[in-house]
Amino acid sequence: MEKPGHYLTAMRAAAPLVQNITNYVSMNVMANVMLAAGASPAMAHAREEAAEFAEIAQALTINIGTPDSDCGDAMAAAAQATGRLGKPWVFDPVAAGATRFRVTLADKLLPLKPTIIRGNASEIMALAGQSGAGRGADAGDPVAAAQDAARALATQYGSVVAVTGPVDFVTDGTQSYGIANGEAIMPKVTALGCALTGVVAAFAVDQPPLAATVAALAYYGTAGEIAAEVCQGPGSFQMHFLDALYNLTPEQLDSTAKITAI
Ligand SMILES: Nc1ncnc2c1ncn2[C@@H]1O[C@H](COP(=O)(O)OP(=O)(O)O)[C@@H](O)[C@H]1O
Ligand SMILES: Cc1ncsc1CCOP(=O)(O)O
Ligand SMILES: [Mg+2]
Repeated sequence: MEKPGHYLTAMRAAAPLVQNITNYVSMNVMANVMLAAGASPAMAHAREEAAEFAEIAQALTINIGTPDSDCGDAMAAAAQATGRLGKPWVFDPVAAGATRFRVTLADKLLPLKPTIIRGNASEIMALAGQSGAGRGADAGDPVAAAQDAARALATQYGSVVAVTGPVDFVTDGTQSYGIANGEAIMPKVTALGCALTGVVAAFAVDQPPLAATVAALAYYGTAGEIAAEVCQGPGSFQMHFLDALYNLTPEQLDSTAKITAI
């Protein structure tokens, strides 16, 4: 695995077009975050065009935060097209397990083998069939409680699984890493997890998924640390966070990243 700055440089050089089928809460936040990072986001979720759009995008994210039946069909079609073309797709299982509809939807998408799954601890536990203390989109469980679930999902679906929280955990079922970057204020701004999923997808274009995910998390957490130093609360954090994502250099990232093999 190269240092994280290597993957940030590669992502910015590629400025990849990433298709996002995401929830209505996240659309604007996610697009702004991805643009600040250096990617090119496009929200395209209509059943009539999702699979066709997947042919031109370099990566795809699928997020079940505000699902409906039409959107579920679009998600499956786009994931199939992306997988068939050998491009990466990232699954964000927002509030997985909260309702029967979300369980059914996740059961339909997981066999399509996401390249990467990124969620909080409660969501990853729910995907693996474990009951946790999640409250809707918010985590109620510590990252450590989801490590076994993450390894099991990674092995079952051939995915890299990222569990985010105070110290992120990333595994491909064999190798695992902890990333200790980030700030406690980050979950106080809605959709920063969803937006991270988009950044992970951008990093994964033409790169090994495990290394790309680890680098993306270190980058995101570092930007959070820089923004938290100068913000007054969640509102100004969001503004400073966009600036930090935009201004962070690969050299800075290499010196701030707190990545540990587990
Ligand atoms: N308590 C915390 N301390 C530091 N970083 C955190 C904390 N909670 C979440 N983060 C960071 O916030 C980002 C979003 O993760 P998370 O809040 O787990 O996602 P979600 O919004 O999907 O629940 C990640 O970069 C994660 O590392
Ligand atoms: C609040 C909310 N409700 C449905 S989706 C959503 C956004 C969740 O965003 P995140 O998982 O990044 O906190
Ligand atoms: Mg989330």
